[in-house]
Amino acid sequence: MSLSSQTPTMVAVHGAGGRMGQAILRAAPLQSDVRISAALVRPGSSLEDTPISALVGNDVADIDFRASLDPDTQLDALIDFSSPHAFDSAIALAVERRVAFICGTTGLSEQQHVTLHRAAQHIPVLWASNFSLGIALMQRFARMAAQLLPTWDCEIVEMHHRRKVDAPSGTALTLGEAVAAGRGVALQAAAVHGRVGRGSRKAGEIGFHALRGGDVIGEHTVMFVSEDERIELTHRANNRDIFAKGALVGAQRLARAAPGMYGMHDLLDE
Ligand SMILES: NC(=O)C1=CN([C@@H]2O[C@H](COP(=O)(O)OP(=O)(O)OC[C@H]3O[C@@H](n4cnc5c(N)ncnc54)[C@H](OP(=O)(O)O)[C@@H]3O)[C@@H](O)[C@H]2O)C=CC1
Ligand SMILES: O=C(O)C1=N[C@H](C(=O)O)C[C@H](O)C1
Repeated sequence: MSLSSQTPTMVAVHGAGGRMGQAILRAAPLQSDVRISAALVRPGSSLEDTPISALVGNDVADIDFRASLDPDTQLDALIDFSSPHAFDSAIALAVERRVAFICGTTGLSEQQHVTLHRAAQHIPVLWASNFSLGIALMQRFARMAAQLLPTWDCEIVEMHHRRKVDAPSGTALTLGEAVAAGRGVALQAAAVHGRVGRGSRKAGEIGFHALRGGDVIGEHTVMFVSEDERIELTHRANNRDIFAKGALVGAQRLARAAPGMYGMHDLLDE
């Protein structure tokens, strides 16, 4: 996922004060050809009008957190890692400024996914539940295993930090989509969330289980289980830099792309 271009890509970060926002502000100076031109926080946030260096250290862009985008700010791409409540205004801003929208926010509604596709008629849009290289590859492995092992039971287990709001994780659902695609079924028809009160397991179910605790960054396991053996595909994120780097590469790649809906595969396939 490396890339070099002539002029730097100017990027605004929406949700800049959060865990992922801070990871992006820290990762940007290490990424060639990217500049952070705006760091957007919730209106009323205590971070508003304070220098980003005060929160994330000195080696970052010399700008302040802002609650709105200055019309004169140079911009090629907007990266959003915020919340479903803040998503609508973020995508509206990207459409208004006619810049690429790179979004990692999970827990979006069906209507918000429709909004992403509508926006893609006007601007380049990349939404991914997980910006790591490992999960992009794991999707392919999960799809292949599901195709090769159609009768094996599939359960997806994820664990995250105690502050995560949505469950199951966006990544677990994406992995479930990969399994469902491998089996040629609709995820909605096969998905079972938890087992309380459900009785014995039915053939073809794709089970989801969410664990929350401490500061776990993100762990996902897709299990394929037969009477005699079990295959487990596991991914563990050791830090948030892997997501931040993926999003920044996405911003670089999409900044000069045609309008349309893009995915992680567009970052992997050179
Ligand atoms: N796709 C991927 O690879 C990844 C996706 N995620 C997803 O990204 C999202 C954010 O995760 P994380 O950083 O851990 O969460 P945080 O809660 O740490 O950060 C979210 C930030 O968004 C801010 N925010 C809320 N409303 C607005 C607004 N109107 N304008 C600007 N900022 C706003 C919050 O501010 P305040 O606290 O003041 O309300 C907060 O700082 C989640 O949906 C998570 O699941 C996370 C990691 C990787
Ligand atoms: O909220 C998080 O932290 C994460 N969210 C994403 C998800 O919902 O899948 C990606 C990653 O696992 C971290």
